Amino acid sequence: MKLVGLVGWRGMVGSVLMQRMQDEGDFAHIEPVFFTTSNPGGIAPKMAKNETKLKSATDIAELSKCEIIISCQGGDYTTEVFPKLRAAGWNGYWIDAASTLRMSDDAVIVLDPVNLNVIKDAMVNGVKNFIGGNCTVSCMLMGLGGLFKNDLVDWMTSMTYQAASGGGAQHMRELLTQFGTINSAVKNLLDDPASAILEIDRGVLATQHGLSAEETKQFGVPLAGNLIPWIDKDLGNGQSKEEWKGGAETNKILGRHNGSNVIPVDGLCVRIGAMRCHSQALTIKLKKDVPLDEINDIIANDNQWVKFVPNTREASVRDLTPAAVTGSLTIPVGRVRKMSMGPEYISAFTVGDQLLWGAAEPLRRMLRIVLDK
Ligand SMILES: NC(=O)C1=CN([C@@H]2O[C@H](COP(=O)(O)OP(=O)(O)OC[C@H]3O[C@@H](n4cnc5c(N)ncnc54)[C@H](OP(=O)(O)O)[C@@H]3O)[C@@H](O)[C@H]2O)C=CC1
Ligand SMILES: N[C@@H](CC(=O)OP(=O)(O)O)C(=O)O
Repeated sequence: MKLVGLVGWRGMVGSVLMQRMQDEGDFAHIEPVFFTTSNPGGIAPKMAKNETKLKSATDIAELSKCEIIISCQGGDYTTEVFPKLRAAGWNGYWIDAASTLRMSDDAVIVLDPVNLNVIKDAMVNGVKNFIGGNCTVSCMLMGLGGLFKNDLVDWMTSMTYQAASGGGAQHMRELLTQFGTINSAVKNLLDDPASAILEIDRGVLATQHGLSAEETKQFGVPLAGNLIPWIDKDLGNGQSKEEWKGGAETNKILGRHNGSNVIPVDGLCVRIGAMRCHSQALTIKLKKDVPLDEINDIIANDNQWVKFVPNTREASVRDLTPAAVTGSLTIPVGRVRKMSMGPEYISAFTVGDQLLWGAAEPLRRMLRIVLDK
């Protein structure tokens, strides 16, 4: 059995990955070795077999014994350890959730229901670095992949509604703390059916403006009852790094990043007060006028996880929400209709659990692809 090193297994993404690996019986096919940056010598989790102690995640010699390493530890860890491992002559498979290596020429962004051909070609050509994509991009392509595979997309805009979890566990906690503080501030008024709504509203606003530095440490401003129209770094050209990833990573996943066949994908990325599902409203300019029924079929039949949601009020409010999707691998796509700009313009709305298809699941599936090769 192949020795598989697991780094970052107890973090938020890592925990979701461990759960999925257990659910799918992946541990039956590997000899896991658990690494840590904080607790070498500690007890490994129950999935450990022969190696029951945690090893240091910076011990290059120990890491080098593994044929495959999966890291959910973060970009700083990858930046520090990955070059040392390769410099030491390690030639194993590196499977990583962090964005650090995504755009490297010797790395493939993995999303096998969309780009298995790109992954397989790369493996034949000796590529050993397989990196999970940006969560927003992966969730979008899981939903709309069919239109890209049929070469129907001329360009696309993606307007996102991204959950707190995209920032990490502390961001999710901060959102809930803010909701609690705001609720407490107006609870007496809320409990009184005769109170004036505008008085409650004033109380909410005053509380949002008065949140302490501790209560806004992660997001910098209130997110509860609010939104934040900027995610990740400022690239200095008006675009955020999250928005740049939409175009760059989509094309790289599709194997289109090298030439004139790049599909323009751009939009505005917005943080909202959802917990762990990213949603996005898409405007797609098709290369030709395709009947709506055909478009619906192409989307619905692309992969087993897409759930086509009829464009009705009832189905949309029931199935196309973060609360409906959280914890599931299903990617609903709905609100598909022709727009008033012309017959080639369609709208769509999709939701995805950003810790599953957005982070852990593509890594888990890449492990199985390497094991099955
Ligand atoms: N958050 C997200 O939505 C997404 C994240 N990613 C990427 O995945 C990587 C990891 O992200 P994420 O899982 O959010 O990071 P976390 O902060 O949850 O975990 C990272 C590491 O922090 C250490 N740690 C310290 N204190 C704790 C604690 N109380 N509980 C658990 N772990 C703790 C652990 O390392 P140790 O055991 O060594 O101490 C853990 O492996 C990042 O590169 C990120 O870019 C990718 C897609 C989405
Ligand atoms: N940037 C994403 C989360 C994330 O981790 O993205 P990436 O894997 O591209 O760094 C968000 O904030 O929602």
